[in-house]
Amino acid sequence: MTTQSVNQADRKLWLAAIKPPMYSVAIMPMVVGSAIAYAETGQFDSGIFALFLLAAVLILAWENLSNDVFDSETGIDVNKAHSVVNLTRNRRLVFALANLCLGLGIAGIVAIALAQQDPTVLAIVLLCCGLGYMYQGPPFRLGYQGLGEVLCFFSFGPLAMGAAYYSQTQSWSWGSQMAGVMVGLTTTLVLFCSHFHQVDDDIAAGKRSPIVRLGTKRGAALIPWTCGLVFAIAALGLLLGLFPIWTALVFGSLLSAWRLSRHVTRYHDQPQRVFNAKFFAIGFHSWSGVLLSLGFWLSAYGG
Ligand SMILES: C/C(=C\COP(=O)(O)OP(=O)(O)O)CCC[C@H](C)CCC[C@H](C)CCCC(C)C
Ligand SMILES: O=C(O)C1=CC(=O)c2ccccc2C1=O
Repeated sequence: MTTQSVNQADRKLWLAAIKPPMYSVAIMPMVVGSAIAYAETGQFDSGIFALFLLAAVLILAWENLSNDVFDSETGIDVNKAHSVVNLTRNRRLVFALANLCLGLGIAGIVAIALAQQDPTVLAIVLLCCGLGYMYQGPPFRLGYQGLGEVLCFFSFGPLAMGAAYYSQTQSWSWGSQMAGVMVGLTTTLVLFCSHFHQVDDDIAAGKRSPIVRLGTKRGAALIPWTCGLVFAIAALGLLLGLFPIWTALVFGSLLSAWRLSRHVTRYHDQPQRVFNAKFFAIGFHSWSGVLLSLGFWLSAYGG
């Protein structure tokens, strides 16, 4: 191998370890929640929005770095070349970096709480961090029991969306909670799809992921139904008048839902082909989130 191709391989591994596309799961509740706040109340504070966005990204960086640290203790990541711990061979450094990200992220949320003289957003974000810790940290490691999807749904769905909406309005709304259920489901699909290619390593490490429990075929069959549920909630929101008509734009993400369902249905039992299923799920998550936000923003201008 030439030095150039070694550098390229290293770059690829580092990109896979840092997982830039994954950060859309932290950004989306902020974008959708703030768009709904603006559409429903006309309020939008760009400073709070930017600070919350940065804090959410830092908190997700903590979650991912500490995931590599905790997984290095159970042995589940022995074959994962793109684990940051395996790449650096320095678990303490990665753990310190993770905690620095968490500290900075929480500091951002404390700044929001102080500016608003209201601890509500801080309390919700701390709860999300607690759920994030329980997913992977000792003694809980609830992800190993197949409970990660439940934690993921609440953290990135109703809780994160509630916090984002509240940070802009200091109030709650049914519309934002309904959208929170949609974003929670699409984010949970990302986590669910990340397990298909890891069944052997998960079984060896004693991790009973939903795919280990259900099998890849039954797991794959759930995906179109979950996508369908997301669109059914959108239709209900429109029917109930909680979502303005422009939010029908979200049906433009049907194509990405279809591509995700087709990919996993075809390749569920072929690890070397299904390994990228979570990026198909990120596609659906991003398209549905962006189109839903656009619908809310447009409704604020177009009525
Ligand atoms: C780290 C996560 C998944 C990776 O899991 P796994 O170990 O299977 O992956 P590898 O194969 O790559 O090792 C995500 C876990 C999500 C968790 C259940 C909930 C996290 C909550 C966040 C910390 C909260 C963010 C709040 C913010 C948006 C306000
Ligand atoms: O690395 C992963 O597989 C994931 C990382 C991550 O931060 C995340 C967040 C929310 C849902 C799923 C996932 C992952 O799958």
